[in-house]
Amino acid sequence: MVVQICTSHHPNSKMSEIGHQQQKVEANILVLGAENVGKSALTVRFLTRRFIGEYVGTESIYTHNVNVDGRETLFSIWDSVCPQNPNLNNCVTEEQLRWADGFILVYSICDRDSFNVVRQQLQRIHQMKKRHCTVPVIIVGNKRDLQHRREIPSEEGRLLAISSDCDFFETSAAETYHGSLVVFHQLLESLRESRNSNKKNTGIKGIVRSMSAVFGRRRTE
Ligand SMILES: Nc1nc2c(ncn2[C@@H]2O[C@H](COP(=O)(O)OP(=O)(O)OP(=O)(O)O)[C@@H](O)[C@H]2O)c(=O)[nH]1
Repeated sequence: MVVQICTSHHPNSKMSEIGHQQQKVEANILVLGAENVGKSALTVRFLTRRFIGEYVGTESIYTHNVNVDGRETLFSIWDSVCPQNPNLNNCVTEEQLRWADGFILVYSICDRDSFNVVRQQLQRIHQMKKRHCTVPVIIVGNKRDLQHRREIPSEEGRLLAISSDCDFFETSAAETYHGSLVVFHQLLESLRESRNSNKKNTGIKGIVRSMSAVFGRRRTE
């Protein structure tokens, strides 16, 4: 396993050929969310299987080579830092949006404000990403071990995810490794699906498909 902090951002990643048969999968994943929700804890859990109680609150990009379902996969994970007063214009930067192939939006189940930050970040992602591209997003309610301090019912998180066409998980980075593993692997799976469907929708076939969608719809109006 390679875990390393990069000093520069990766260029836009996609898929690269290794040999004739297998493709190496590359995934740029941006971890977003308010301060103190466990973004670093979740990321470091996935990378090292460990929970380290305190993290330096700096922005980092980690690279992680791992075999997933028999395919070599290079994760680049950008553990972001939320601005002090997040608003729709600064909660996700254009650089981040350009860089990322997929997003993990983390809130703490004990912090209503952090849930509102996730809403804003979600809105910003949907606003900025091109409409014809499907971008995988996972919403994560972290700190599930702190049930007695819960402010966001699971249903509310799930509802936000359903209404935004995202996946949803609740985790406790403090308690288990498995939760973080499932989150990152699910995002990878969604990324593969969205790349396949984006590929199908480009080129001449995509144009024909879009035109028939438009004209088909008109005929029924
Ligand atoms: N009880 C509990 N505490 C957690 C969990 N995840 C993280 N923490 C704690 O929450 C605090 C913040 O965790 P971080 O991972 O630094 O959160 P962050 O979102 O990266 O914070 P910033 O770097 O400030 O943006 C730390 O004290 C962690 O030990 C969890 O699942 N349960």
